[in-house]
Amino acid sequence: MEFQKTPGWLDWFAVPSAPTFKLPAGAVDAHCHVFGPGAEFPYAPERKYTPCDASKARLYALRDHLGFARNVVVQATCHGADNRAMVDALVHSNGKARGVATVRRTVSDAELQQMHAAGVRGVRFNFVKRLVDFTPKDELMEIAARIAPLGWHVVIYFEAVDLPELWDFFTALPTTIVVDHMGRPDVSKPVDGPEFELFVKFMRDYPNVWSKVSCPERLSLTGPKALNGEQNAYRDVVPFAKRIVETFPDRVLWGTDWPHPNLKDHMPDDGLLVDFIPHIATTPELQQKLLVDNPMRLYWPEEK
Ligand SMILES: O=C(O)c1cc(C(=O)O)oc(=O)c1
Repeated sequence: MEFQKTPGWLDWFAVPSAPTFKLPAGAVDAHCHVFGPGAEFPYAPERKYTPCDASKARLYALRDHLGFARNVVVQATCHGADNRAMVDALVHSNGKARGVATVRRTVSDAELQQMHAAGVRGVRFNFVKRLVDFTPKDELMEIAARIAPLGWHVVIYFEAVDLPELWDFFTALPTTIVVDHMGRPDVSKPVDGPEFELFVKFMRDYPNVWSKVSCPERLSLTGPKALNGEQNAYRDVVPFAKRIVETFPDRVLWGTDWPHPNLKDHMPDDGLLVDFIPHIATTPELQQKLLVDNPMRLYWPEEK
């Protein structure tokens, strides 16, 4: 099948630099995606965007280039609840990738078991309106109850303004919860203002809540962009991510978000994105937890 990319689509950065920051041994890129290829794994009819292809081979080449040891491949919304591309990436990773799926309530127990065997360890619930149609909360709660006995967790993606209305649902979930991209704070607001304080309270009051401190390239309003050797990219995001890393050092994850779906302004150099990490995790101890110990505990607990 032939797919036409969404107009204005930005493809991933073809020649990422080698990072200056040396990742600790065993570092995990805990948030990245594969797209298709569409000819092999068609994009879902209900998708809100049509991406460029971004294959598992490209993802694993980037892993090696940047110095990561492993990946967590998160189901992208352009594939809906058809997890074949993501699962195919896992089963061809030599055990170096685990995954997060999207499922409907119609998923069978046998399908969940097959995904578990392939390396899936979580499901993703998405509340970002430009990415997905609404799924009723009772369906999501039913799914959460079904995946909990497998030891899986729930990944949630939402925007900061929506946290108050989603609070009761999130805090009723029976599993570990992992928030994508810090719940998308508006970084033009103060880091100690009411909106981000609510997110900090969410993590403080609920010890089962983790956060990915990823996607400065999405959240930044002032840049500078991670391009052309820039070592001080996305400065306005640093106070937010640094606060979460330092307050909850044992419940944070980091990922590239490659191939960076839906960026409109620029496509970052992934090597320079890695160079952002020591600005938010400023000591070797914090870096070890963020990049190795925490993702290993969540995704490869049998190896700890
Ligand atoms: O902000 C986004 O556009 C975005 C989209 C997706 C997806 O389509 O799955 O995943 C992400 O992590 C971020």
